Amino acid sequence: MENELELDYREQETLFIEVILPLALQINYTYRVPFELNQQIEIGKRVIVQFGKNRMYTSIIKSVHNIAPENYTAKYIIDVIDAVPIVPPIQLSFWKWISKYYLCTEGEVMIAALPSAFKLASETLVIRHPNFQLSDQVLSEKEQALINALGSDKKISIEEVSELLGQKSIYPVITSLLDKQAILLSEELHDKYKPLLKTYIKLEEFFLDIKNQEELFKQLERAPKQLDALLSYLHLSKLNPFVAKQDLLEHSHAGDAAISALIKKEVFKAERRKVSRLRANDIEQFINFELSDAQQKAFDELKKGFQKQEVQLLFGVTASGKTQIYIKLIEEILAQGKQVLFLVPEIALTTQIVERISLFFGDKLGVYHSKFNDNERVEIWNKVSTGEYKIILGARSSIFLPFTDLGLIIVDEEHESSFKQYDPAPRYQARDASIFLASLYKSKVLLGSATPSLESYYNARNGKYGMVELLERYSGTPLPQHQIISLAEASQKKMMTAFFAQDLIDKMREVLHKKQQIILFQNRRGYTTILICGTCGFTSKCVQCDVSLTYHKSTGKLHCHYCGYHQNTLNACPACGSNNLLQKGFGTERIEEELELIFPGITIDRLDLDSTRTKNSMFQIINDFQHKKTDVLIGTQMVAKGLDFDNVALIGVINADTLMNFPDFRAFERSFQLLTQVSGRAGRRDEQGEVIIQAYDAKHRILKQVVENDYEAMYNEELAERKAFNYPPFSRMISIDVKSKDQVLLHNAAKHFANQLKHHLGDIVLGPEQPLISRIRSYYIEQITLKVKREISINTVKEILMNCIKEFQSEKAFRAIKIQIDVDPY
Ligand SMILES: Nc1ncnc2c1ncn2[C@@H]1O[C@H](COP(=O)(O)OP(=O)(O)OP(=O)(O)O)[C@@H](O)[C@H]1O
Ligand SMILES: [Zn+2]
Repeated sequence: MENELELDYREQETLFIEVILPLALQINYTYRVPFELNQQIEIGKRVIVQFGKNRMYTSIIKSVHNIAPENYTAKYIIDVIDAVPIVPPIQLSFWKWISKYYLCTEGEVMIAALPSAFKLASETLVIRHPNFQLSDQVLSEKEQALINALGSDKKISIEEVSELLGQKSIYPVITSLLDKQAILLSEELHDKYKPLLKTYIKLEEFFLDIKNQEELFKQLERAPKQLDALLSYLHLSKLNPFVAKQDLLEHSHAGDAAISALIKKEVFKAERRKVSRLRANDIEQFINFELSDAQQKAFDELKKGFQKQEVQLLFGVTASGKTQIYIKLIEEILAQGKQVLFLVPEIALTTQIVERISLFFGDKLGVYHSKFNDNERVEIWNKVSTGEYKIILGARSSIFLPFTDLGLIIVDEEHESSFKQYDPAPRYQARDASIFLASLYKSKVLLGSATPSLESYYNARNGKYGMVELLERYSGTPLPQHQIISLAEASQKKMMTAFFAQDLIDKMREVLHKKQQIILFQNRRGYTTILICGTCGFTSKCVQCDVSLTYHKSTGKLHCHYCGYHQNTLNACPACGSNNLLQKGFGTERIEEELELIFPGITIDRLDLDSTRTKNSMFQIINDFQHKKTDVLIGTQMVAKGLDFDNVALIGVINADTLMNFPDFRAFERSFQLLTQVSGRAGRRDEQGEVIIQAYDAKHRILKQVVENDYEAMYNEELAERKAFNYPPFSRMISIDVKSKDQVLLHNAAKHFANQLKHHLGDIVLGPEQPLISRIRSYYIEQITLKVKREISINTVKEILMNCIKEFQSEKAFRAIKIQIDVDPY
């Protein structure tokens, strides 16, 4: 530990503290502590400091010492906010590691790690909480003054508040008012996410008694609608005593008024509850389950493995029941009194897995989601830190929570690319970082997937991780059968209707006839991909990015998928005036439209970024599909992510070529993973499912490997390629984006910088090159890549890189050039 002093500082001792500010600063600053605050100083607490001319920031105490800084006079801190540290020492070490490994500042890590309420600064705006009643709470004099100053709807910055009240140290007051829910930070006002609540009806206890029920029937003889409501309730409540009011209305002729009357008479009780997708008998199955023999064997092997190695890979085919194994493991860790972090891809958080885990563990479980508002995030933070929450289920940023005693980290769907944060810094990979985090807490890591990332499998093969395989589905049903359809052949034989080969249409008809469900996968959203002029070849591009615009029928506009820019669609080519505009490529929206023409009357839903933009719509779409209100679900890769439906008989992949042709060294690995995962949504219960993949390149080896479910073959061929071209895991990559709005300046700067790097690092430096998309949000981009062989010390390379950047940025001509580093950029 850097802190060599005793905790109990003497009152007259001269203390200095090094703090982390929520800014991208290259160094940490040192402040002096006024004597009267000496006793309150502790690493991990927040203090208020002045930085720059007049700005105040909340910062975190990183270390305490007696040495004055050499080249500046330390300012005094203004106040200490916390009574106890909010960031534990282990997390501070973790921040430091992240900043070193991913080449960013500790301030940037702090910004990613802490909820906004912990990062108050002069410019933070506060507002009175709309629900706050003065009579609710006892307020101190200062608090009262602040509330008065805020009035009913004024937004005031913290700086203005402190001017108003004529005192510098306003932060403790703000913090206390936040705790009392008397004020809000104004950014929270656009309330981000609320669980969907629905009204449920339940019979009052008294009428569960048959005698009382008979009496009630008599009473209701003259109120036929109420009687109808009651009878329908009794029928519907066989599965679950809570019946959704909506269902009751749909299944009876009672109407709203009759139900209200029964509530008034205290026959029914109405309750607003979180909507559950599960039926009562499913719930039963989730709570009281036993592991199958194969699962039990995997579970035992994992436990044995953990005695030897900290990291274990659970390689279990789709629908093998990995979730059940996680649950049993979590139980054991909780029994040891330790905490568990359960990492899932962002998108999975709104789906079934949360429901299942929370059913099992109840209020020991906290869910941490970027869509939650700040109040909720603070609440979770505090409950993790007191140990009230034993399990945290969350997306990547939950690795920063203040765990007290972490025993196990589970990374579900460990191959998912959403564990990586691409922008802004810290550009970290939560799966990789969690392995370091586990070493700090001396805890275990379980990586789970049906299609492991090449790196993880490589590490398992080389003995760095342990590995346990689970090769059968829980239901015992074999994995789905695949059929590949050559689009080239089908078009030649004129066996296509719109985007569908005749075989796929026939199969769909058969499945629909049997009242089973279908998922169609197309990895592009929108209507057409691009609009191209058939006369001069013009395509319309985004004004800020080097990207073609996508036509969306729902808005009637052309959209940029990178920056959100949109414009009206074109009737004529702006370059040559021709009306001969052609549509090239196609997205989910277009497929939906064509499918409606082929199968009129069926119910179709779409699961993609566009259809799930509004609150809770994703929940609704998945819910409807699960309850068989939808026949066909069309989606982008969202449909591949861990969803568990029981009636899906057929998966159709509309066009596999776009996946495999993606210009990236991981394209084949990703295609294999995505196609296997999508396929895995079929036939998860009693009946074997079927998968039809349409592709022009129908003989592609990846398709063959998907069909044969041959991960091993994919792995061996990919690994050989990676070795031949020196890609990870045989090398480490660092990618450096050089950016400017001035294209000519950028070009010179990037060349200059690359030469400078080559001078120090030689031929591990590649580029500069134009990336696939060479302009985003008006910034031109050139890319330099470092490919560092495993034998070379990556730390030395990083050090040299940082020195080169310093040197480069000290040159006047290049001041305005932005440099962005991404370590392990995949
Ligand atoms: N031991 C068990 N008892 C009862 N039901 C089980 C058991 N194991 C698995 N199941 C059920 O089998 C289905 C598949 O399990 P689960 O969703 O955990 O698979 P998975 O391995 O996570 O698959 P994927 O990788 O495709 O997401 C689920 O509906 C689950 O409830
Ligand atoms: Zn754009």
